[in-house]
Amino acid sequence: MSIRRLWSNPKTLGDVNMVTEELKSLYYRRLLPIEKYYSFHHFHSPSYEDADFDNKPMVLVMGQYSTGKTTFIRYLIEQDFPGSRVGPEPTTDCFTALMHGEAEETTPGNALTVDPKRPFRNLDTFGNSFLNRFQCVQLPNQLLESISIIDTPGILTAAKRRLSRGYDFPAVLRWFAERVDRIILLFDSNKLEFSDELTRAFGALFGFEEKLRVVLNKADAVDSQQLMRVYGALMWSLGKVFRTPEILRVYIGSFWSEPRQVCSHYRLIALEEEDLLADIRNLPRNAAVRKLNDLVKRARLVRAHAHIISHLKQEMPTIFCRRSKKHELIYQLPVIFTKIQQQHHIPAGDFPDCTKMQEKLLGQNFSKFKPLKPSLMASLDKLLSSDIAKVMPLLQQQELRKRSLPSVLDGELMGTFRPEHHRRDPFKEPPKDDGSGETDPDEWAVEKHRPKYDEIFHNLSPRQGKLSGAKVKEWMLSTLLPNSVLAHVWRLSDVDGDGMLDGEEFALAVHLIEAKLEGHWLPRELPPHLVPPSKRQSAGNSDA
Ligand SMILES: Nc1ncnc2c1ncn2[C@@H]1O[C@H](COP(=O)(O)OP(=O)(O)OP(=O)(O)O)[C@@H](O)[C@H]1O
Ligand SMILES: [Ca+2]
Repeated sequence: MSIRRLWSNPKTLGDVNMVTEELKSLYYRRLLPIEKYYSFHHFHSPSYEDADFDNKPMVLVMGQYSTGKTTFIRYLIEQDFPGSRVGPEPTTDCFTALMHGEAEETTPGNALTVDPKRPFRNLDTFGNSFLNRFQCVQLPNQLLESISIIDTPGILTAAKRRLSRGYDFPAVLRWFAERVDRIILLFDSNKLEFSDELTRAFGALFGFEEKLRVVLNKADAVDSQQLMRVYGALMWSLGKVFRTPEILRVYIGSFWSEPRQVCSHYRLIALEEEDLLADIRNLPRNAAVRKLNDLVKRARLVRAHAHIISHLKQEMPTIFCRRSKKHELIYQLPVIFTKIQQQHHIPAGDFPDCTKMQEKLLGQNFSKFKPLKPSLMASLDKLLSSDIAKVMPLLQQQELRKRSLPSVLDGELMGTFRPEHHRRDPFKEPPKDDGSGETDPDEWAVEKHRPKYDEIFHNLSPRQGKLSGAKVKEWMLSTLLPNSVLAHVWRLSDVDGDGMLDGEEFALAVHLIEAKLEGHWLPRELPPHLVPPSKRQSAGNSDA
């Protein structure tokens, strides 16, 4: 049975749903009424909807312009996508949600906000100038079957930015940061800059640091000394911006499917890359925990918010001097925050950003605010103290059960679902020696360059007409292509899955590598015309 079948097994999906259904019901029953009562949505973030709980894990890719965001996504999904442009100047000016779909289809932002099945409904609060810069691209892609990816416009330096974006860019980022499972923040090793807009964008990530993975990209383009220097500078700058810089994980890499440049930290790059891919691979497994965490975080903010609003209400005079009192209260907000924290034993970390709250309060009519409603607050306390605790066993059961499942993306990032191939992958473990099978050439796309390929094959001294996985791997690595691409080539060319390549299979491998180096994307499955003639019967492809 394929890994894909295992994953979509209704029983395992049922477990996932049990936790999400419970979280959903807790949100609608306990939290949403309080959010509405204290106008939480005006101040902080729109309400959650079904789709926010049901959607697949999402990865948000962000960073300065030209740091390689779009290239990174292409590398992950191993294909190009409609509307993606890559280049040295700012190229992406849109938020693009990449999701799985049977047919390729692009949906503009305005249409997305009216689709209840998509998790983007309440993005309409950011206005038309944002919606015109937002789209969803659906693709048949195996990685996208398990996760969705959001490409974002590059963050500009002041010099590059002639026009303002026309929408609240940091607020949009925050909306996504709140809902995604992973935030990948890219930096370019060649030019590390911290622009104003970048620093402001970081503000959007406060409170979500644990979702953040920082990538120092294009690390093969600099020498080790410069890499050290850039790494140090990056850590220092991040430390100034984030309150908890020690939990930030910075990966050094060069995330594209092109050959790497030779450098003394080449091996480090390969290791770091595998770490990050493993992290992304685990997202579906951790999605329920993430949703639970975010719900708790939101509930705590709602509690602080309810106390703030009701306190302001209480302080307002009923008839006279309302205007001046309002301004006085706004001015004193930091003091009020401290007071509430002490009075109600609420940690300071649960409170919103004070300056932002002051700005938001300016436009509000305080006399319309609601007083503290004990029944609502009791319900909220119940949510935080006992309801959430009751979800934990469900979650643990689910975790236990899932541990016996193969990691859903195993091999997916590598381009295949066939576990028997995965096992023999020379990039994972060296295969055993074994030999059988003969060649029978026919009309074949690879045939015309056969002499050149055969020469390489014989120079690698095959045994009984075959090359072992280890030998092929060694040769392949000399192309400097990333391991994930080479693993993909290996799987396509070891047609009979015996962990070795015969002359034909090897020729096919070289052919695929050449195509890759010429800038083509590798096919997911081997098309019939590329199947070596001697393998056609056994593979069930008898057409030429
Ligand atoms: N790992 C890498 N090594 C070297 N060059 C790279 C790497 N990744 C991307 N590039 C190059 O960097 C440039 C910018 O890439 P890309 O357009 O993907 O960046 P981006 O962050 O999406 O940019 P924008 O913010 O403009 O959308 C391109 O010329 C691309 O070929
Ligand atoms: Ca881009």
